[in-house]
Amino acid sequence: MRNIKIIDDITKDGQVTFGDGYAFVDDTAEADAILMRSTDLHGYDLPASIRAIARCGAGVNNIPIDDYAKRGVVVFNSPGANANAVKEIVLCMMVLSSRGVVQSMDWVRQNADDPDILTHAEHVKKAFVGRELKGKRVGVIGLGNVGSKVANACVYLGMDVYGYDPFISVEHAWELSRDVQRVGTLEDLCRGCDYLTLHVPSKADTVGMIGTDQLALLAPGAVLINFARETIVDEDAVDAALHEGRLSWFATDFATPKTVLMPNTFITTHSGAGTEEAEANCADMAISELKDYLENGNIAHSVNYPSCSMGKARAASRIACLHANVPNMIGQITAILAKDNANVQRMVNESAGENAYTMFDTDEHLESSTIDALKRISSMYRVRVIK
Ligand SMILES: NC(=O)c1ccc[n+]([C@@H]2O[C@H](COP(=O)([O-])OP(=O)(O)OC[C@H]3O[C@@H](n4cnc5c(N)ncnc54)[C@H](O)[C@@H]3O)[C@@H](O)[C@H]2O)c1
Ligand SMILES: O=C(O)[C@H](O)COP(=O)(O)O
Repeated sequence: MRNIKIIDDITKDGQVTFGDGYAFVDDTAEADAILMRSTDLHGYDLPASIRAIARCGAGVNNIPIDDYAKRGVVVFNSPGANANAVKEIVLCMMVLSSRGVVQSMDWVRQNADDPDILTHAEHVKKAFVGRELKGKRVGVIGLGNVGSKVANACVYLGMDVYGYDPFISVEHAWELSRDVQRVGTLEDLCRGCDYLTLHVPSKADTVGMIGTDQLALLAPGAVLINFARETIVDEDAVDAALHEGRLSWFATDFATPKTVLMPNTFITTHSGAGTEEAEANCADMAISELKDYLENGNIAHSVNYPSCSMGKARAASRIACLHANVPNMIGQITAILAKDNANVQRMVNESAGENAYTMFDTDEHLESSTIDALKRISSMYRVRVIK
């Protein structure tokens, strides 16, 4: 039996199914793996029993992934599984900030007891006249799973679309409409934009990337949309731009002590991924990642270890070694196996940044002394006997 600790509400109805051979536990110290969403794990006392964490969602700035890698804990996310949900709410924010929809609805509610409301609505409607998205310039920062979908949707809406992503993946470059014009600098992207929408992860080079200088380049009365992370924008600069009218609206998914006091804001409750479909997609992807890792040692969509697959564990034994990406690890591993006279059927070694993963199948079970010797290799973070 493998034990799973669930942190956060994974789905609205609470349904999470792993199938036979799995149990849910309350005590994390009894768990093999964690399934979670946005809880901040920095400072969390992670028990040694935990071998893997799957984050249902994209952003992993709430998880100390480098530290966990060095403790032999593989962290997964679910790339793209909630991207459509975010795309739709971003488009919604573009419309809301352009058409006076909310203000017009507010007026109707406030005048609900007016028997002549139909006539009076005709008189007042000019106050809610807005502008169309078609033909307007939109800048999209980050052209990954969400940003590429937003950019393409804006093309279909007839907007003049510009994108900035120095690290765009080949896969997302292929997905991007040829009508999305890619620019090489953040400044060129911001210049003259009527709408600016942010779709980058929160990390050292993106924290505060939208500040006074970038906002000054936007078209007068531009709209800023932040459904990425609160850290990406300099909130004081946004506040000043709103007060001075340089920004007409700020739509954000992050209710912070500062954003809630700003004028002309649409603020949601970190609800970008809040659809039944996105929750189900994220849970399905995260659960299958965890199961394949726990049962077979295979890694897909990890944010701190390389992808690696040897299919189902069918040989007598399968061992996975999580270690630093340094020279002579394979040499040391095979030397120890040779001492045990172990016959390796298949071996795979993959690396990603500072971390590496070596997995092998053997014809017979290894002696426990052999496993202990593997664990004693310097720079070895964890050795798993999967089978
Ligand atoms: N509000 C929500 O509910 C919600 C939902 C999903 C994602 N998000 C946030 O949005 C972010 C993006 O999500 P995604 O699924 O598109 O992730 P993703 O990893 O698919 O895409 C991120 C893109 O940002 C690019 N990028 C990285 N650093 C950059 C930089 N300095 N300048 C420009 N581009 C840069 C990457 O190359 C990548 O293409 C997530 O990390 C998360 O923080 C929020
Ligand atoms: O990074 C993400 O995927 C989003 O911010 C969604 O977070 P949530 O799963 O906590 O809603």
